[in-house]
Order: sequence, then structure tokens, then C-alpha cells
Amino acid sequence: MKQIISMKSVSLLRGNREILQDINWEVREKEQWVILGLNGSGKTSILNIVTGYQYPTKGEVSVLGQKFGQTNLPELRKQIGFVSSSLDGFYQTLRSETAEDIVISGKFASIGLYENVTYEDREQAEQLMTFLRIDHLKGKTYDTLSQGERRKVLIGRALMAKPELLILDEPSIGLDLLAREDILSLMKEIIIHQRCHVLYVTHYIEEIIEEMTHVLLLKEGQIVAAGRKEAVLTDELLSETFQLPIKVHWENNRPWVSIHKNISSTK
Ligand SMILES: Nc1ncnc2c1ncn2[C@@H]1O[C@H](COP(=O)(O)OP(=O)(O)OP(=O)(O)O)[C@@H](O)[C@H]1O
Repeated sequence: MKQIISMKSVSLLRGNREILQDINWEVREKEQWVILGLNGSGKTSILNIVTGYQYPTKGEVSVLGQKFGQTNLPELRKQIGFVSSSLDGFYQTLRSETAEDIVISGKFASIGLYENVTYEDREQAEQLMTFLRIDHLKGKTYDTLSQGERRKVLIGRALMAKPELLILDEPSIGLDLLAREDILSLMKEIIIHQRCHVLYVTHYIEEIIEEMTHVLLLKEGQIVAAGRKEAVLTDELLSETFQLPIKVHWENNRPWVSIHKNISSTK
């Protein structure tokens, strides 16, 4: 079975601090992963390593079967779709672009359309916009879109290059409940119909929809647990990761959590 991501004994040192320590993690074909952890636990650092924007101090990394150090990173990145709230500054440069041009530009990894756009490119973007239920945004510029609409256009942009791996880094941040559920239902359809592997980073456990299969828990740069979600999303492991007394319950095949303060800590 093909490996989608492989990290062996990966550490990342910044100054004299180990931001990631001895990470051993494997994502295989047909697995859909969620990364959870407190602020500063190392989630973004892991994503930066997967996308080749940060090189580990120690260890071995392969993504989509290509070993880092022996691969052409810009070529590999074309197979990775990346939508991240940490790129908001970059997305601002899209202000005056129309929704459909932003989607098409994903094929060229460019801002604006300076390349030759073919009839097939326009067709593909149209189909993607229909699939993402954003046909009605055609002709509208990025600065006139709501947060939820912007996220969907950016997801369309990421899908335009038909990536094998789609990284969604906190795509629900700043969205109301309705817009958030809309993004989650699109994620489900992407997993089912676009045949790509999703790597989803979130702070909200209830966003782990049925189609997500595996969870990586991170704490202070180390893995607390990694594996099938049913085995990882336990009271004990979540409490350790989030440093709170957490109880998890499942409803509609999604995990929900509550915080259980013990009597002594509420006095
Ligand atoms: N270039 C850097 N130099 C020094 N420290 C860094 C650098 N990049 C990240 N860090 C530190 O590494 C730790 C992990 O950061 P990272 O951004 O990976 O966490 P995160 O889990 O993504 O956090 P958040 O949920 O807030 O986005 C943090 O303590 C951060 O301050």
C-alpha cells in the first residue's frame, strides 16, 4: 500500500528548543487524518515539514512516496493542496480577483491569471464551482465575499491541481455554525468524490466527521497518540493532550467533548 506521509524519528530544533521531538508517523492510502493539539503544540510545524517549507533537524520524511532530500519539492508541492488560515496575508493579494479566476489560478499556483488558460481549464473550474456549490459567486471579487465563501473558493483553488493530498489548516476559524457545517459537508464530499487524502488541523473535536478515520494528538512537540480515531479519542488521551479533565461522547458518528471539573478544583 502506498505511503502518503512517512516521518521517521523527526525532530525540529529552533534555537536550543526542540519544537518537534522524535516524531514517528505514517499516513497510508485511504486514511483521512486530523491533527489536534493545544496552541504551540507543533501542528503548523508538522504541516510545514509535510509541505517542504521547513526541513527537519533530524529524521527522514517522505510525502506521496517521495523521499525529501532526493525529490524536486516544487514538483511535489503541485500534488499537495494547501488551505491555511496562516496564509491570510497572502490571500489578501487576491482582493480584486474574481472567484472563478482564483479557482483557475490553482492550476498554475499563481496569483492572478498570466498563463494561457484553456477551454478545458475553464470547464474544470466550472465543474469544481458546481461541486462546491459556489456557482453563484462567479463574477464576484474576493473582497466582496463572506469568510465562508472565501474558504470555499480557496478550497476550489486547491482542488484545481487535482492534488493527492489536501491540507486544510483550521478552515472553520471565524465561521458561524452554519458556514462551518457547510465546510464540513463539503469536506465529506471531497473525500468521497475527489479521491484525495485530507489532512485536517482543527481546535474543535466535534469537527471530526464520520469520513475522517485517524487522529494524531500532539503535546509540546511530541506525539501523545496516533491511530484510528476510536482508539485515540478517549477521555484519558484527550485530557492528557489538552491538560483538562475531558469527557468524550459520540453523537451522529461525531465526537463531542465536555469539561468535567472535579469538586476540589471548583471550590
Ligand atoms: N521559527 C521559529 N523559531 C522559534 N520558535 C518557533 C518557530 N516556529 C515555531 N516556533 C515555536 O514552536 C512551537 C510550535 O509552534 P507551531 O506553530 O507549530 O504550533 P501550533 O500547534 O501550530 O500552534 P497554533 O495552534 O497556535 O497554530 C511554538 O511554541 C512556537 O512558538
